[in-house]
Parts: sequence; C-alpha cells; structure tokens
Amino acid sequence: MLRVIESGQSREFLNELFDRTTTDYKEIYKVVEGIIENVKKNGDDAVKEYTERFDGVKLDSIEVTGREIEEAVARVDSDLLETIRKSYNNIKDYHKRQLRESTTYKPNGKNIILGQLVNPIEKAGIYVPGGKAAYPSTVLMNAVPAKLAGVEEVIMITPPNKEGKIQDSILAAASISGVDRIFKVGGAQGIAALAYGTESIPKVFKITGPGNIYVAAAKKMVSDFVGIDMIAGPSEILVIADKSSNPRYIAADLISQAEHDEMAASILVTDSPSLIRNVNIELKKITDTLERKDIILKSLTTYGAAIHTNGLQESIDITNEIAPEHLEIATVNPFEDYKKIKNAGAIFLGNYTPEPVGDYFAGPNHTLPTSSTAKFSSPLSVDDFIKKTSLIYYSRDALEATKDDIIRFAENEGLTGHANSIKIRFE
Ligand SMILES: NC(=O)c1ccc[n+]([C@@H]2O[C@H](COP(=O)([O-])OP(=O)(O)OC[C@H]3O[C@@H](n4cnc5c(N)ncnc54)[C@H](O)[C@@H]3O)[C@@H](O)[C@H]2O)c1
Ligand SMILES: N[C@H](CO)Cc1c[nH]c[nH+]1
Ligand SMILES: [Zn+2]
Repeated sequence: MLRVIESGQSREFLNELFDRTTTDYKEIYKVVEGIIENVKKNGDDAVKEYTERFDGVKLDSIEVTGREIEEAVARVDSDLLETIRKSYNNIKDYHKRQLRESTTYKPNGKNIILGQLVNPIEKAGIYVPGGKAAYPSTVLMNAVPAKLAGVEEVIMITPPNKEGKIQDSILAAASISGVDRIFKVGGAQGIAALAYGTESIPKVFKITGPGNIYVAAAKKMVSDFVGIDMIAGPSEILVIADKSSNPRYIAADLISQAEHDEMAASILVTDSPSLIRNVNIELKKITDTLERKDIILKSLTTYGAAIHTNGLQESIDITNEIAPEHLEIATVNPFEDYKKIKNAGAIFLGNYTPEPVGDYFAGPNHTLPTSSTAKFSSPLSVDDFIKKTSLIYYSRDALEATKDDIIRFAENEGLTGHANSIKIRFE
C-alpha cells in the first residue's frame, strides 16, 4: 500500500511531496479571480448566485438567525454537546496561556518611555469548511483564540447544505465559543465577501481558517488587502517509529489523516523493514472497514510512503526536512527523541497520543502549518488575532543627549529633512 523508499533514495519522493500543492493553482486562480471581482462589484447577489451554482441551494437570506441557532443547539445530542463543551474548555485553557500584556519600560532610568501596546484585531472572519465534511472542531479552534484575544466581532462563514442549512453541531460550537454572526456562504465567494464586505456581510480585517483549493486561492488573492493566517494545505502525518512500535496503531494513525483528502500525505519513517511490512498489512485490513475507503486508498497510494532509513538520526533528518504538519514519535524513547525535532506543526508522543487527540480535544490548535511551512511558521494562536503598536516618548533632555547620533545617521542616509526635525528643536 505505502510505497517503500530505501535509505538515501528519498529525494525524488520529497520533491514530489513539496510540489504537491502547486499543481493546479494557475487554472484555479483564473476562476477565483472572476469570483472575487463579481462579489466586489455585485455583493450579496453574486454571493447568492455562486451559492446556488456551487452548493446547489437558492437562498433568500444568507445570515443564520438567532432562532436557527437556538433550535440547532436544542437538537444536538446532549452527550455531543457536553463533548463540545469539554473540548472548548481544554482549547480555552491552552490558548489563554498565550495572552500577552502591553508593556512599557524606561531604558536605563533615562527620561525615555518605550513600549509595545497589544490590541485585538477589531473584526475577524473565520472560515469553517463544509464541502466534503463538516468541522465543528474547526469552529472552536478558530473562534476560541479570536475571542480570547478580545476580537469584538467574530464573523463566521461556512457553506450551506442542499437544504440551505448548516449542520447543528457547527452552530452549537459557534454558539458555545461566542461567534457573533454566522453566514451561510462558502468557497471563494465567502472569502471575497469577508475581504470586501457586501450588503449583509461585514468587511473584516483578518480572515483565518482552512478550506479547499478555491478557498486557499481566494485567501492568497485577497491577502494584499486583508490579513490572513496561513494557507493550510491538505493534511499531513509523519510517524517516526522503530522495531518496538505497534504497527496496528501506526496504520490507524496514518489513515486518520489520509481520510481527509485524496491529496493528504501519510508517511512512515523507520529503520525497521519488518515494521514497514506489518504496517502495510494493517493499512489494508483497517481501510477495508472504513467509510471513506476510496479517499484513503487514493491518498495512501499517491502521497503515502514508508521511508526505510539506516537509523534514528536519518529518520530525524528526513523529518526535519519534510517539516510535517503532524508528527507522531512512536519510538522506544519519545521523550528524548522529540528534542531533536526542529520543524513540525505539532508533535504527538508515545503510543497513547494518536493525532486525533489533538484534532478534537487536547487543547493545542489543530490549524497547523503544512507543506513544509513549519520551517518558518507556527500553529494558529491568540497571536493571530492581536496586533502590536510601538510607543515612544523622549523628554527634551533625552533628545538633547542623543541628537548628534540621530542627525549623523539621517545625514548619512541623505535625508536632511529627518536631521532637520531634530536640529530645529535646539536652535
Ligand atoms: N488544516 C485544518 O485545520 C483543517 C481543518 C478542517 C478541514 N481541513 C481541510 O479543509 C478542506 C475542506 O474542503 P471542502 O471542499 O470539504 O470544503 P470547503 O468549505 O473548503 O469548500 C467547499 C466550497 O468550495 C467551493 N467550490 C467547490 N467546487 C468549486 C468549483 N468547481 N469552482 C469554484 N468553487 C468551488 C464551493 O463554494 C463550496 O462551498 C479539506 O482539504 C480538509 O482536509 C483542514
Ligand atoms: N487534522 C485536521 C488538520 O490537519 C483537523 C481536523 C478537524 N477534524 C478532524 N481533523
Ligand atoms: Zn484530522
């Protein structure tokens, strides 16, 4: 099932993996550009037209009413509602530790005040995918850090089903996490509406949340104009394992991400050939029992691989180069091995921390950098919903003491107007 790549021969596979998300973008950009222009010009009418075309439903009103939310919450099974609440509390507890305060200080006791002011972004839009599956967990992962940061208006958009409805559990998660307004709009048209505003949908200052290739392309295209979090591509899971690892658990975990998307990447990195054989046997057995069998098979056979290394160090090096979204360390000594990882979105340690613990419940955010971007970016967090402003105060004495340095610097840059704004105060 997983193709086997021998030690030292992983280059070709890595190149394919790194190219995975660049394939279809040019054509998609053309489509998305048209959608964005139309929404910018025709507002709600364009949004409704695309909703009819892509989601198969004609809507008179695109905003979810308070009554719809109440009725949805009442219909959700009480155990599920309790689970969503527990998950909400775990996510809140984790993210509240990311909050930062504004700071000011006086350097070396001089009559100078410097500071960094922290303010929430006033209006944020969160995209919750709804095409192939519904994701109430993604509602929590976006809305909780936004609300903790102090965002006043959190506007959520998500595509409606063919009856023009949003899944009850999505509305329940939105209500529990304090989302302010919800619109039944998905795809590039939803992103354009949040970026430019329409008669019904408020323009926001930043858009977060994952989505398919149309959503990703639209986020990239509006990103000159409005903040975006990241372009979260198809899911990835990489498991580092050795001969002590449990092949059945590993197979189940690789499948957990393969079932998201045909383009998902599930990779086993190990120095044990017998483990590779046994994981492949288990993959087949487990896939046969699951609902999304076709997606899983396509994903495992396209971007799945078992990389056979010559030992733990090579496994670590390859992992750092791939910089996977999710990394499971299923070796005999995960608490030592994780310290050698430089690049990964989230690390899961040991036999009893399968990736879905993080997707749904533990608390850390499940929106993570994909496609090697963990080399330079981080999980979604409270930081995505705040911005900082610098604060500077110099007294007359402080400016007099430093004026010659500033004037010298400005004159060296040929900017005599800058130098003059200092000089003029001491004439
Ligand atoms: N990284 C994360 O945290 C995370 C979480 C949940 C989901 N995901 C990923 O998000 C993605 C969700 O994708 P999805 O498709 O299920 O839902 P989606 O909501 O992103 O996309 C559905 C929308 O795509 C648009 N669309 C579909 N076909 C189109 C076409 N031919 N032309 C123009 N627009 C079109 C429609 O407007 C539709 O409403 C998956 O890849 C999933 O793995 C990621
Ligand atoms: N694994 C996904 C992020 O890569 C998030 C998710 C939501 N629901 C299930 N999984
Ligand atoms: Zn998942």
